[in-house]
Amino acid sequence: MHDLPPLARFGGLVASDLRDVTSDPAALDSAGFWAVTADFEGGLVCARFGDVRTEPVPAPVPGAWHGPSAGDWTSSMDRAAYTAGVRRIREHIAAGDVYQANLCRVLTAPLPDRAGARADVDALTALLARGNPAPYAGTIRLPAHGVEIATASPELYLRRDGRTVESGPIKGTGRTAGDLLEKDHAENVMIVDLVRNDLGRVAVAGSVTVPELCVVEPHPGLVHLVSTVRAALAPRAGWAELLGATFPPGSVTGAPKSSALAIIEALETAPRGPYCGGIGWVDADRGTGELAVGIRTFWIDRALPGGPVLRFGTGAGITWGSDPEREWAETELKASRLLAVASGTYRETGRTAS
Ligand SMILES: C=C(O[C@@H]1C=C(C(=O)O)C=C[C@H]1O)C(=O)O
Repeated sequence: MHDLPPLARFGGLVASDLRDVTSDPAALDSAGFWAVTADFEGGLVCARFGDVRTEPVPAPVPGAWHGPSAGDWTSSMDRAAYTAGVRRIREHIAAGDVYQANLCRVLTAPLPDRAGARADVDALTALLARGNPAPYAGTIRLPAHGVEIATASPELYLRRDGRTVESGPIKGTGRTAGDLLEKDHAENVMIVDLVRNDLGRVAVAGSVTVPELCVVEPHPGLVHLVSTVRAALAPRAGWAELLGATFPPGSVTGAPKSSALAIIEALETAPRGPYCGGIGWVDADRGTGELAVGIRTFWIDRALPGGPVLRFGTGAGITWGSDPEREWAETELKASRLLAVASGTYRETGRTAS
């Protein structure tokens, strides 16, 4: 609903009282508390809020969120198109163009009549907080700026504390730890190398370290391999340089990044938007900030003549060792529980009702 007040929520923080909105990343090194969303395609919205409080995510209000029906989701690529894309990426790998590329699809469903006009991503965040808790969960609600996002991201893109910067690339997904193959470790290490290189471009020489490599982390309904890359930011570098050196995040592009981006552009049929971008907050007064990789993320698009839609992206890292059907199944696994929460068919029993 367009008259819902601007709001941002990140874990236990809630921000209100919108002051400024800018697309200039240098603002993040000025003053104040900023909510930040960077589209995969490069659009940046930084919103400064005057009031920031610690407040747990409120309990869902029954009836506050009317999601799409479970059967109404359509995918930008169906199974045949997706598996063909995986085969095409393997050809690129054989040709030496790339050694990993992340292939993604965007799911879309109309928001129900009337309820769509009133849809509030913060009400969805309340459901996600119960149905799919995530370390980088958040809401950014700025309808007048075309930003209505609810994320349940498990993945750290950038954390900054003064001059220390960290990234937490995820690569390797299974239902259980027993599903993880050697291939998942290889995938993770490729991306860790890429992130080391990206951070190295704006880091004090020799300061880039990997304190954790391929740690198995449980998340709702699945496990991931997670690594940590840490660096000391060079004295000349701020948020603008950091984003310039590292965006889009390596885990959702591939390696080498420039070749992976060209392949993604050729194969994917829908813009990723906030999905696979960066979503989070920056406290410019304290020199701190935390941006998630915008995966496991819903957003409302009101720009279509047919009425508002809810979108959600899902994808997987493709390497030479990829089996097309397995990669499709991985994208289904990443989406199923979250779609059930958004459609109201997820029950606390851990099962979906349909
Ligand atoms: C693209 C997604 O996930 C990315 C791909 C992963 C993988 O291939 O294992 C894991 C986490 C993300 O970096 C997604 O969740 O949509």
